[in-house]
Amino acid sequence: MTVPELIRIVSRSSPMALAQVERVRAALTALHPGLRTEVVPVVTTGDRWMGDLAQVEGKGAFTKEVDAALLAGEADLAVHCVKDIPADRPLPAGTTFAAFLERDDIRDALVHPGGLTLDELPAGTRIGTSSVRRTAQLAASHPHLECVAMRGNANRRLEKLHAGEADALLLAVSGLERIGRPDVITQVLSPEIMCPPIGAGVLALQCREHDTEVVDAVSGLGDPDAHRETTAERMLLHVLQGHCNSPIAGYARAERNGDLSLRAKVFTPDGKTVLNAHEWAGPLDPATLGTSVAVALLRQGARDLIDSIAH
Ligand SMILES: NCc1[nH]cc(CCC(=O)O)c1CC(=O)O
Repeated sequence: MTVPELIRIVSRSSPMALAQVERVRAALTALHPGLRTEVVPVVTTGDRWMGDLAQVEGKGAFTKEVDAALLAGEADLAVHCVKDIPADRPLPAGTTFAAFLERDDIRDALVHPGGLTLDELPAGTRIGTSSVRRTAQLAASHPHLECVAMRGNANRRLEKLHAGEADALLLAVSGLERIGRPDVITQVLSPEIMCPPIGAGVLALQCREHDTEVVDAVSGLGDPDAHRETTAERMLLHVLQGHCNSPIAGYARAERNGDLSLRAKVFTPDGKTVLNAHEWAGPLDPATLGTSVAVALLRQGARDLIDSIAH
């Protein structure tokens, strides 16, 4: 294998995204000691726009400009949160996933400056989140709490919380760890209470398809379990034709005995209807498991729930 001299890494420029890039740079340098890396930060539509994502062509709002830089040859490697990569359409033509990194915590966390847990929050507490997935599940489990729209990267949301725009936040544990703020977590929510999004906690390394030098150089960072779990989850989302504003949650888990399970839920925005499916792969490959669970949800009426949300 010929290792390139330099790999230019493109990413969003939020603190979380830059921390992710530093992790990839460190891992690449450990794997190939002579290799140099450079960071190419870009600002995406999703970073600029603070309104409803559905209004700015929500699909790919956090990935479009990053993928464009990769395809234009301004960078050789893109680092994405899998959670932010659309699954209802193929990856941009000419690009491919070279690796999925070992998975971080998939759970969401409550951030409440007063230190209360979700069950202790008084009626009317304002939870800052614009996520349909979080809003629907909270409406089902804690209907006395109020969700208020809040967007922006995790650091910005913490600032908005302290400025009084909300009383508490729901954020991904992995994201808070990446920005070095796990200290603000008051409660980690189990997946039963707050089912995570597809691709939670997984970073994807994306390359130009024919750039075999770079693909080969970075593929050694891939984690087999993250690959199987992500493949099952993204196929589920693909078959459901879920979009960035979909009330869909789910996660696959590679068990120690080698079997793979996939659980997924589809909600109405008010959380009053919850479709639920859980299957084991057994002899099925991860993508077929994803298809099977998606079909189980479609049989329960998932199409209407997903299509009723503007996108
Ligand atoms: N939508 C922003 C985003 N994209 C990925 C993560 C978390 C990290 C991950 O799951 O990889 C976050 C922040 C959040 O939801 O709190």
